[in-house]
Amino acid sequence: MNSILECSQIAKKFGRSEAIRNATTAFEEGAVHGLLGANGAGKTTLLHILSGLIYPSQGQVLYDGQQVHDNPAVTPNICLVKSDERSWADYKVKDLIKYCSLLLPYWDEKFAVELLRKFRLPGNKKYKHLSRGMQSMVGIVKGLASRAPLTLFDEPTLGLDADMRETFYELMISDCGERQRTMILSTHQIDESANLFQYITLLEQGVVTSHMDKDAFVEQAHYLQGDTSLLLALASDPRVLHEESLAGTTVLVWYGELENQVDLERRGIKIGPVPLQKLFVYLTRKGNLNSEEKYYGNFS
Ligand SMILES: Nc1ncnc2c1ncn2[C@@H]1O[C@H](COP(=O)(O)OP(=O)(O)OP(=O)(O)O)[C@@H](O)[C@H]1O
Repeated sequence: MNSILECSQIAKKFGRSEAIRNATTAFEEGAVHGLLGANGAGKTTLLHILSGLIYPSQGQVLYDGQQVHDNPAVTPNICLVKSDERSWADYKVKDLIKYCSLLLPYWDEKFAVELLRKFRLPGNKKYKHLSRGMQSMVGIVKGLASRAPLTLFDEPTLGLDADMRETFYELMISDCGERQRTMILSTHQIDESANLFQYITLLEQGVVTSHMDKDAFVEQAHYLQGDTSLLLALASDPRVLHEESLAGTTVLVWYGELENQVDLERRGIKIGPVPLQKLFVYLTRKGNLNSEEKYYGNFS
C-alpha cells in the first residue's frame, strides 16, 4: 500500500516540555489507522501537527510528497475533527454546518443532511448548549461529510452512547471502503474500535514506538497459561510484558516471536490470543515502568 502521509523526525515543544519526540512514521493510503496512546502521550498534538494546524518545533510532514504546512495546494485535502471545538461554542448547528460547507472543498451536502437526520441534531441549537455526545456528533458530521481524502478524528466518540458509536463505526467503514479515504482516529475505546483499524500507531510519551498492520501487531502477542514452575523459567525474558500467578498457575503475556510454541503446548501450557486493548495496556505499563524513575524522580 502507498503512504499518503509521512512525517519525519517531528518534535514539538511547549516551553521546556516535549510533547512529541523524534516521531517518524508513514500512514498508508485508503486505510483506517488507530492512533493509540495513554493520557498525555501526545495524540492530540501529533494530529494537530499532521493536519497542519500547528507547526512542529522540528521535522516535516508530507502529504502525497508535498509539504503540509503553509501549502494551500495540500490543505484542502485534509480535514481535522478536534475533540474539543471551543471556537464553535456560540454558533448554531446549522451555521456550523454551513461554515463547514464553505470551508471544505469536497463537502457533500446531501450526506451532511442525511447524517444530521440520523444523529437527530437540532439545527437551531447553539453548540455550547448541546450535550457532550451531541457535540461529538457535529464533529462526526463535519469529518464524514467533508469527504476529505485525509480525515483526522481526535477522540470522535467522546460522550456518544453505544448505539451512536456503532453507527459512527459503520459509516466510517463504508465511506473508507467506497471512497478510498484515509482516516486516522485517536481513541481510548480500543476494544470496540479494534475491528475498524487496518493499522495501529502507538505513541508512548511523545515517541512513536510502533506503526504496523493491526493483525500482525496483535498476532505477536500471546497469553501463556500453565504450571508456575514451567512458566517462571520464562518470566525474565524481555518479551514478557506481564506476569501473574495464583495457586500454582501462572499467566504470562508474551510479545514477540514464540519459538518454542509446540514444545510449550506439549508440556501443557495453554497459548491464546491477547485482545488489542489488553495488549495496549500491557505495552503501555511496561513502557511506563521503564521510564518511571525519569518521570517521577523530581518529586522524591
Ligand atoms: N498547549 C500546550 N501547552 C503546554 N503543554 C501542552 C499543550 N498541549 C499539550 N501539552 C502537553 O503535551 C503533552 C501531550 O498532550 P496531548 O494532549 O497531545 O496528549 P494526548 O495523548 O492527546 O492526551 P489525552 O489522551 O489525555 O487526551 C501533555 O504533557 C500535555 O500536557
